[in-house]
Amino acid sequence: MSCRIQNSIQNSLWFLTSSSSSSSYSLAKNGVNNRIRYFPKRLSTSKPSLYCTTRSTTTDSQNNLIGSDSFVLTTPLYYVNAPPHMGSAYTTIAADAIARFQRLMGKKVIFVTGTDEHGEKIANAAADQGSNPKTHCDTISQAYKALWGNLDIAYDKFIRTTDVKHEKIVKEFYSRVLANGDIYKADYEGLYCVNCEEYKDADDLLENDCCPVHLKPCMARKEENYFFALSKYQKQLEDTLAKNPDFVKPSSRLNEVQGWIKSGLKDFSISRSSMDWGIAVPNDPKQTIYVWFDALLGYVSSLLEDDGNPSLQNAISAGWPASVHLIGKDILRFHAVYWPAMLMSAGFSLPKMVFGHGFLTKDGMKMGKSLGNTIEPNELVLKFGPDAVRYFFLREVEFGSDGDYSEERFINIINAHLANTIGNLLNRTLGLLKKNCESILVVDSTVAAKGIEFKETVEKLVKKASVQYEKLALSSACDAVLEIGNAGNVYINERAPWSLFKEGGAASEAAAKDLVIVLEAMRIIAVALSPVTPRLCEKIYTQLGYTEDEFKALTWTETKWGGLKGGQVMAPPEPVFARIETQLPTLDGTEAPKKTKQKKKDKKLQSQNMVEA
Ligand SMILES: Nc1ncnc2c1ncn2[C@@H]1O[C@H](COP(=O)(O)OP(=O)(O)OP(=O)(O)O)[C@@H](O)[C@H]1O
Repeated sequence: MSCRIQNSIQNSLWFLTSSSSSSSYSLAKNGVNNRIRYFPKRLSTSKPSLYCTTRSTTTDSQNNLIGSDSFVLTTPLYYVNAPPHMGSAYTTIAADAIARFQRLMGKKVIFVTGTDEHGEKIANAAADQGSNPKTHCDTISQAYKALWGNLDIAYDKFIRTTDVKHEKIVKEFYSRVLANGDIYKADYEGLYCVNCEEYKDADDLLENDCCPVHLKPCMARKEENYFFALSKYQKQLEDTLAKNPDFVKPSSRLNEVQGWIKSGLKDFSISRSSMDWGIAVPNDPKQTIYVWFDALLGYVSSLLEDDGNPSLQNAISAGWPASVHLIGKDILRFHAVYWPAMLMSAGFSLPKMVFGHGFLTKDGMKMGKSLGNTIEPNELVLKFGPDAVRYFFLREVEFGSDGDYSEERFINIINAHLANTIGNLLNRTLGLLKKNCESILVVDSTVAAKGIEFKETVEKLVKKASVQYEKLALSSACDAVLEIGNAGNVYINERAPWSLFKEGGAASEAAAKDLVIVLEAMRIIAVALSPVTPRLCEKIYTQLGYTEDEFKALTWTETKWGGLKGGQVMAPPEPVFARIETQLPTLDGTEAPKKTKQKKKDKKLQSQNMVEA
């Protein structure tokens, strides 16, 4: 298994020059071998007076410090135990599409991503690589940034939990929770999964105390730790979820969270005495802060300006609370139970929504770094381009459910939707316009579409797309936009402008209007699909005679019918999306073209284009 991870690291870092030096940190060994059930035993309590300066947090008294035109969206801060894989990319692509949509809606978006760099799992990963944790974190964190570049991820903030400003925020937050009387010292005994960085309930484990996610045995541990009084917030959490069911989405995940809370919340350990790769507990340097208590605060520290004073109040004022935490369902408990309770204790507002999406799976198992059963996203981008990767995963995996990857399906979907339905429609329409109208629109698109039903269809579909984007139903949003392309193909095939042009006179004038109508629909597709496939949409837009700057300045209002004007000159037609040609190796080792159903469909399209020409 470790060999597989090692390979995966090497594969994923082929584009980086990694520098590693030998380890200079220590990891205290734990000699507890017996199977022991979890129980925190209170040794001492500290109850200093509450000094919170903000209002206490309930759903009714949300201390919203930012205006309604703001939208703060976060991905998980990814563990740097290994380079990113398609699962990490999935959440980030989804977040990027949502952020781009909200920007189009005129929101002031802060899109936060980053890396979680402390804890035993990272220290172990660095040691396995013969590296020290800092060097290891620098290398892997850079691999995340490089992948986000390759996937056209336009984040606003990238936080690393080893950043100095983050450490300051964590310590201040810890002191605030301590001052509220919610931290105490106690003995801890339990079974620990290093890969989850979590003590596990023995009842939740597989045979031989194996973690059900990582399939590795948990280790028995006994430590004196600091605890967070989670149980104190049971009622407040129950009330918050009851009053605000949108706090956890989709609703199946809300049920799960309500079930956990109902079964009784136990205080949890928020420090480690056996691990020095972490942030020291204020006033007790022998202990480091538990990696989850530390990492969740990255959502707050990321909001700080680079040159400002790194105080909690400054971070909160810069954008808290988050509008949406986008996460995989594996880390739901941390985000929907621990994190809100921590915020309640510190007196800060809760995020408005935690959305827990499903897993990309391989052979039914969650694809993950620890299991090493991952797909390499850089390779997919290299082979198929960022738009294809973004579109496939957002369109194919219903947001919230699990989904499997198959290359054949990938190629079929991308060729059918992006190359044929959208790319080919644009290309053939511009070809006809060039041949018959010297690439100039004869009339405004509003005039051309008077009394035409197709215009209403487009308007309905674009409205549907915006509703689906708002609901984070990204697959349905893609479908709505694709439907515009399908309707456009039906319209042009029924109208057959290539024949009308041959008739001349009024028929020819009608044909020229038909082209304006279809191109206006293409313009609307370019705006509406731009959150998902930004490069393709920019190409479409520039083919329609606009500049790159005009594309960058677009807002969702430009999905309104009527953008294209008479006299506007279109660029010469050029394919905006190349079909993926698949090659299968033959027995003699040469490559042979693969025949798919899609290929036959494409042949049909080609002959259609010949008729039009
Ligand atoms: N298979 C997956 N499908 C969808 N999202 C995933 C998948 N794997 C990771 N993610 C995303 O990454 C987050 C977890 O980040 P983490 O860095 O722990 O990755 P991981 O690969 O799951 O690590 P590990 O295998 O070591 O547990 C998830 O909550 C989710 O946002």
